[in-house]
Amino acid sequence: MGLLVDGVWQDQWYDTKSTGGRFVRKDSDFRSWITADGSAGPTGQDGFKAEAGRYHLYVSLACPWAHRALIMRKLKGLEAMIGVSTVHWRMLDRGWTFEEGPGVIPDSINGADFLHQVYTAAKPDYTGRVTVPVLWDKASAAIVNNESAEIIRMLNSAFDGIEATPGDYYPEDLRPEIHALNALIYDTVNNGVYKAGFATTQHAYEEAVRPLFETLDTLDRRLSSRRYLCGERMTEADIRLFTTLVRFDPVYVGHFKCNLRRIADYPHLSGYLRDLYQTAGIAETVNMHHIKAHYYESHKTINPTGVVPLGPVMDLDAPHGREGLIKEGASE
Ligand SMILES: N[C@@H](CCC(=O)N[C@@H](CS)C(=O)NCC(=O)O)C(=O)O
Repeated sequence: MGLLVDGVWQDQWYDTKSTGGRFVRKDSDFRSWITADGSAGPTGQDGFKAEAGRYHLYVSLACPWAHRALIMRKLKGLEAMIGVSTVHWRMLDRGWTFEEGPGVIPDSINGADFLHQVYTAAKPDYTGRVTVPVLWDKASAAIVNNESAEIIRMLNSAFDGIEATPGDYYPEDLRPEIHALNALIYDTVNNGVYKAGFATTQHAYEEAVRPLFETLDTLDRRLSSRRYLCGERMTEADIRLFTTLVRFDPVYVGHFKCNLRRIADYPHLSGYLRDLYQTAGIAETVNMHHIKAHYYESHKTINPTGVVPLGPVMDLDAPHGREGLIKEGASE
């Protein structure tokens, strides 16, 4: 674990001393957009035109943020248009690497051994964290964007005019609801598990865990009458929640101490997790080996031995029984 300072790699764990033991996530740095016509998007100065074969995604199969991008790429049928490189699951003093291993796809674009070399290829004096996902533009040798929330939104629609699979996961009429869900779920669940796991004081830990389970309780009730978070249509809010839920019982319960309840204990959230997992294309994006081995082998401050637990036994292919919930629920 480390970061780049003026383009030079430095090995450093997250600093929580100055924030009362709290893990505070930094904003992503590259914030431009791919758009249908190449006009600038909502953030960043440059617009990048949607073209088949022009872009490349750097991901980790372990990472819930990168996983969002992989799912959207799959659902929108963009595999042939946007290539992928997959880092090794173990992230230690050199950060993400392309060391050989099952499921690792080397960097065919920049020939990097370490992901930080991709960042310095785009910006030689870059200062900041070296995170996945990274959306790379081969035409200008630039990083378009390294913020998953924005990457999935551009993949949702930018390629629609050049034969992406139809499907809108950010429909206009549901946007206010999607924004509200995203805000709550990002803070208390997606990032909440990290705040709990990386906390270095009891107070900071409890401050993250309580709201996390309050939100899960609320979502479980909500999903008792709705197939998806916004009703009968799957949206980006579901994709964003899914990548945390699928890691919850195998990793966050034990490794991050998010153990008041398991997803398996929630009647509706557990069925919802299986329903999303069984949605065409999604299971292929889930690699449990990368997921478990990454967290347990990489975070030596939390798990110094690097021993990876064998359990839990999970059957994500078991029937979910949610087909009947096709009409929007009347109330929570
Ligand atoms: N806000 C970013 C967060 C990405 C992120 O933090 N990715 C993690 C992996 S799960 C990472 O690469 N961490 C490396 C580091 O922080 O040095 C996003 O959603 O894209």
